[in-house]
Amino acid sequence: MTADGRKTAPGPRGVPFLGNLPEFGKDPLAFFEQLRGRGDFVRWRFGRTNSLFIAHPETIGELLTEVERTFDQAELGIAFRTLLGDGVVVSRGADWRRKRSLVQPSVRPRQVKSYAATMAECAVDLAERWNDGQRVDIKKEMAALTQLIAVRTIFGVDTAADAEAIGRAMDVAQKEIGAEFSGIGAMLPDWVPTPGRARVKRATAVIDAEVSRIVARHRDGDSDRPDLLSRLLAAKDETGAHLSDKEIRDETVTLYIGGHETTSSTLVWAWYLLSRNPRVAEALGAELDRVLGDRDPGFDDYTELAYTQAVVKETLRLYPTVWLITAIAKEGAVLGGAPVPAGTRIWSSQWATHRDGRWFRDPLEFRPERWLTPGEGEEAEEIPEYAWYPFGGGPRVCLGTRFAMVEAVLILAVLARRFRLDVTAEEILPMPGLTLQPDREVLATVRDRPGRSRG
Ligand code: HEM
Repeated sequence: MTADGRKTAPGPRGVPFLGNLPEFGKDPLAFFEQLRGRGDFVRWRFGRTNSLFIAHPETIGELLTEVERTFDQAELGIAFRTLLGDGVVVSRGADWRRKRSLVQPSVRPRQVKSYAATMAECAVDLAERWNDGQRVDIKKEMAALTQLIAVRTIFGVDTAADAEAIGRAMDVAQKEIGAEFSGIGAMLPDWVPTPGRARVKRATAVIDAEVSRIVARHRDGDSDRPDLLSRLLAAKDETGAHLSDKEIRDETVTLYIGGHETTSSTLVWAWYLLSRNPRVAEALGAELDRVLGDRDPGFDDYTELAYTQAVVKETLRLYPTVWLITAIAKEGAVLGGAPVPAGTRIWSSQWATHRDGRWFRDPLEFRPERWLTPGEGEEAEEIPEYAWYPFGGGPRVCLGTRFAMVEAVLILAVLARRFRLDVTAEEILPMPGLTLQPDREVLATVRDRPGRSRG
């Protein structure tokens, strides 16, 4: 117990030098669940770093709203920084504020509306290629679909060759970043050359060349194109200055990396959960039939698709693709009414808090209804603020929240209106890397929904 009454529980006993790192490294999700079982504030050691795990929504809210003031975001690894340059995710302080305010207008709801048509079109193209009885690898299909949408909405490229060149290089870089994030690479000093870091450098060089070609084409041509890059080219800071070519490159790559795998993994988990919960799949189909009838959805249907939105929210609760947020305490940091020594690393995990029975009734059940206004005679589930925070919160809340929600809802609406996907595997486990990914390919059989074989 601290002087101010905050109860801090001791974590599991660690080993010399490494602290609790071996248990954390072996299974971080189970480790955080174990810490949550010990209390809302738990001390542990990440190597030599004194760490504090927090599990209570109120404290998570305090942390998120204080980032950029009494807490600093933890530094991202070298592979990340090589690829993202000085983009908004990597920067801090005044530099971060400037960048965030320059990028934000390009992902406002009004702009997302203009990307929605591309999202739906790409999903319809995929639907046209699927047939009853076909076997598909959902992980591959969703990754290819969200990649195409990202390349088109961010860079505005229409040719398959351009989309493929960028996509391939991004895939290589993203894989290495994920490997470094979850592996021993995270512990190595920046100057240590590893084969993975060399691969990131090579992929980054390809991306740089592609992006600079695309930027030059945009500068020469029509400035009124409906893509994110055009909006960034038009953006001005408070002094009237435009973003430099290097800044444009860093922000477009950041938006791509921030948005691609997070959204595609969310969709894979949604299909997996729908396949295991036929009652929910049926309720989803019923909403799509009622709202859309025989047509494909557009942006204007988003608000009406309340159950589809709830399916996405509930998927993000059980499988939060960003599963960990960590920050470092600065002088004057306070959590739960008690001071936190400067340098302490704070850890919170969406995985642990989203599955806490104190905030969610039957926490392991996939029940989208918990997000809807209850019907007659049903009791509303009171979900505290920050008990669900898949997009973070506070000043650094995800810039792509609206983009991601609209994209996931439209893709599900296009595909689930026509098909059911029967996932073959009994149980698929989450693998925590940069995002929470299924631990293997997710094979499924496509089944036409009765009476809905073609749109
Ligand atoms: C389901 C999909 C997504 C999830 C779960 C997600 C989650 C998050 C989270 C948790 C953060 C805050 C991280 C922190 O505080 O440490 C974040 C930041 C960010 N996200 Fe997303 N995101 C998603 C989709 C997107 C999309 C589609 C875009 C771009 C179009 C995007 C762009 C960003 C950017 C630029 C930031 C950094 C904001 C800043 O540092 O000020 N995200 N995201």
